[in-house]
Amino acid sequence: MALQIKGVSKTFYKQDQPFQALDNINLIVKTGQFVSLLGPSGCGKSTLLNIIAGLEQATAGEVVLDGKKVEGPGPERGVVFQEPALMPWLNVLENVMFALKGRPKEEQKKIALEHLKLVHLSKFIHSYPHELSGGMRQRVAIARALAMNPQVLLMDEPFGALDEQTRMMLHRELTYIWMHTKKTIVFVTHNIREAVQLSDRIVLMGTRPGRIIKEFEVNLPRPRQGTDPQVAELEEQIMELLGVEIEKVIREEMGDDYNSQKAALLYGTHRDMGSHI
Ligand SMILES: Nc1ncnc2c1ncn2[C@@H]1O[C@H](COP(=O)(O)OP(=O)(O)OP(=O)(O)O)[C@@H](O)[C@H]1O
Repeated sequence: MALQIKGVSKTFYKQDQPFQALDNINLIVKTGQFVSLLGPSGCGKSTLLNIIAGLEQATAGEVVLDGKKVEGPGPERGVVFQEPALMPWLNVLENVMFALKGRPKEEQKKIALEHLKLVHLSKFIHSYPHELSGGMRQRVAIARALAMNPQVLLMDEPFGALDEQTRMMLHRELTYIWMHTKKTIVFVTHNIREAVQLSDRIVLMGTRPGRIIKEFEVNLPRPRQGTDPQVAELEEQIMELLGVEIEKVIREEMGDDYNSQKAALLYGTHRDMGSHI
């Protein structure tokens, strides 16, 4: 069984004008697979993730999980966003227990403690969100999503707001969690390195309209190092393919000021396509 995205399209209306954010997306994510949706700003990654989460409705097509059509949000699909959205008046343990409301208190506590151990936060269960670093807060959000035992974990740029060191540490942590829990993960990112470090499979998306350009299987051993020539080669391949899409976005945003030499200086040397370009 699997997560199936069948012919999904999405049209938004901007100032009464139709705008096609997604065009006929077809994708099958196998159970236990780690799949990244990678692409430049505005290619519809978040829209697709929200449709899978049931937070947004497709204009055409459908999402089917283990044979059941997605009609709205559900506990079998846990979501982690860029902002962890913890409740500031609850401590770490209570934040995770809150997600399990309705079950006996002892059971809530047992499950919450198990998952906080998984994200290595056992020592901080009595801390409040403001006492934690950004990376720790995001680990609480991951523990909270996993505590509900979803079949699929949907992650929308969960490490996008964190510094590079913390992000790298959380890559290792997420790889460990994924290997340990064997969850299916759909992970949105615009960072090529992040996608290559984490995924079994990378789905490259392009803009205008949002669509799948190409897929890559990543059969490299974990943990992956940026210095590994195979990792670097794959990053390079992806960068080349996406160059055209990135130029398209820059050209649209800069209009007549666009100059490809200047753009190469500004955007050509790193692997993060930035949320703001
Ligand atoms: N509710 C909405 N109403 C109108 N347009 C929308 C809405 N949500 C998204 N869009 C548009 O759809 C397009 C895709 O947006 P989306 O946020 O899915 O892209 P993305 O690839 O996740 O980008 P980013 O990396 O910048 O978050 C954008 O042009 C966006 O402006």
